[in-house]
Amino acid sequence: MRAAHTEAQVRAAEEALMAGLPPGALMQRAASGLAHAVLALLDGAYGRRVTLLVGGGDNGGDALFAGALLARRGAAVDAVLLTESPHEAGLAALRAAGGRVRRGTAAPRELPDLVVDGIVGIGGRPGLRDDTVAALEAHAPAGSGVTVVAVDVPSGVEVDTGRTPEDAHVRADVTVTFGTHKVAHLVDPAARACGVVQLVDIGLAPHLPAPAVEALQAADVAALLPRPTPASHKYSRGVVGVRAGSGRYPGAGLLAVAGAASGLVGMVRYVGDPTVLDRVREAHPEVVGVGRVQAWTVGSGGDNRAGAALRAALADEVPLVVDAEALRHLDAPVRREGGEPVPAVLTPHAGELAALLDVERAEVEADQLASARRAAERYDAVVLLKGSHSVVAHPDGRVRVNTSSTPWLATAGAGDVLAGLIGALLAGGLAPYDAASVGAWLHGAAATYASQGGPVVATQVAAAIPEVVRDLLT
Ligand SMILES: NC(=O)C1=CN([C@@H]2O[C@H](COP(=O)(O)OP(=O)(O)OC[C@H]3O[C@@H](n4cnc5c(N)ncnc54)[C@H](OP(=O)(O)O)[C@@H]3O)[C@@H](O)[C@H]2O)[C@@H](O)CC1
Ligand SMILES: Nc1ncnc2c1ncn2[C@@H]1O[C@H](COP(=O)(O)OP(=O)(O)O)[C@@H](O)[C@H]1O
Ligand SMILES: [K+]
Repeated sequence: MRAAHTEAQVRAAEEALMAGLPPGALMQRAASGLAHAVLALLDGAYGRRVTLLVGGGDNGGDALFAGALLARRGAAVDAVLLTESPHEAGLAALRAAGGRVRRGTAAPRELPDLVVDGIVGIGGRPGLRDDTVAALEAHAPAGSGVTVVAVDVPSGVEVDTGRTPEDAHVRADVTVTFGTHKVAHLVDPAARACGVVQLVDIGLAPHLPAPAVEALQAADVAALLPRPTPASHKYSRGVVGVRAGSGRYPGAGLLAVAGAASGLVGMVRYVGDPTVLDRVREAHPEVVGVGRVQAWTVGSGGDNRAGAALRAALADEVPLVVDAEALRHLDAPVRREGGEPVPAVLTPHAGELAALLDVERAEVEADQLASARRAAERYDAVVLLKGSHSVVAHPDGRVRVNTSSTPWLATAGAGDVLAGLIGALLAGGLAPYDAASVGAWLHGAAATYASQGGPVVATQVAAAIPEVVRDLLT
């Protein structure tokens, strides 16, 4: 599991760890990890040019000590001070190692190979001052190819929410972070500003509480997957029912079935438009019609009958996935007719979540973590906000973020496949929170596998799911 913590959680853990260490020890660990990451990126130090952008806190201290180490190895290191009060010991170390120090935002005669963003870390307020933006543009102009390495977090993003409320923030190629991931490393749009995130172990782990946000890794998914035993039969493995597709969107029914029919349950039933049923049977001869199910997927590619399909699914005493058109017919909180709670996963994209919350789409896109949490609480259901780092929020406040995907997955019908897949995982016995986060992981991994760095369509994503599961289990 990849764990991400908040600023307050990190500071409390740091205090506990520091109590047993000499002063400055943690910064030395952080700086050494940072310097080694830079050495690996530059493939050495001698003859390489590195510029440090240095703010007034410990984030600047990390950059200065790392710069000292790089200068001792033979790199030409320049520090640009963006503060009146830089970390004193760090500055002295850099000077003693032969590093140069200057102020101001003037462009250098020659661009460096790499810029280290030590402007602010977890203590930073969102946004950057104008002089800082100017210094950044002078040393790493957009499109120049200068590698940007953020220390701990890209300066200017909001660390605990993943928001980027000010347009001015660093866009890093690599972020080197310490002790644990921060929320901004996982949650978009801040996560997109991090580039590749590298974690340096500074001994914080024993002092950290339960994470604020987590991201499943392959081993976690493998441990959660439903799998057959010698005693299994098709009914004991679970049966998923799909009520999706319509005369207008027959393909969505086929794709939801394709996601459900990836072999993770014993049987798939399709209930819906007769013309879609004929095409489903042609494409998936193993799919059957009306009967008992252990979970429903409802709404993908639905028409004006999606409300009736949702009510029919809710009337069954089983968990369900509510997608697309069916989301428009949901009341908050999600309940059966008698008022009983229902184990449910809602799978909106940003526009659909905006409608569920009665806000603008841009608001959801800007504040994905809080929006998903708010919807989960209001609807008393697990909410999966689809996007490049999909957010899975539990009504009790827990959140998982999915990082297995590829931008090639942004393709029509991909969401239908996901809805069917999560329905199958529910039918296989997973709790809604696990079904949603395991489903998102498998779906993203299947897209990555099918894509191999190139284009994919939703049909190929569904077809790749068994291959991904096989890789996980063997
Ligand atoms: N905790 C740990 O486990 C470890 C922490 N470590 C490191 O310490 C970092 C945290 O350091 P920190 O607490 O000194 O805060 P930091 O992020 O440098 O920022 C505060 C300074 O920035 C300023 N400032 C604020 N916003 C600004 C803005 N938008 N634009 C411009 N300036 C702004 C603010 O000054 P102010 O403006 O408030 O006067 C203040 O001077 C952490 O991220 C990691 O790198 C590692 O060494 C070891 C393990
Ligand atoms: N930039 C992106 N990177 C990775 N995955 C993405 C990106 N944009 C969208 N996705 C994924 O693609 C799928 C799109 O689903 P959705 O918007 O419902 O499309 P459709 O309704 O056409 O099926 C979701 O699983 C979403 O998480
Ligand atoms: K930084």
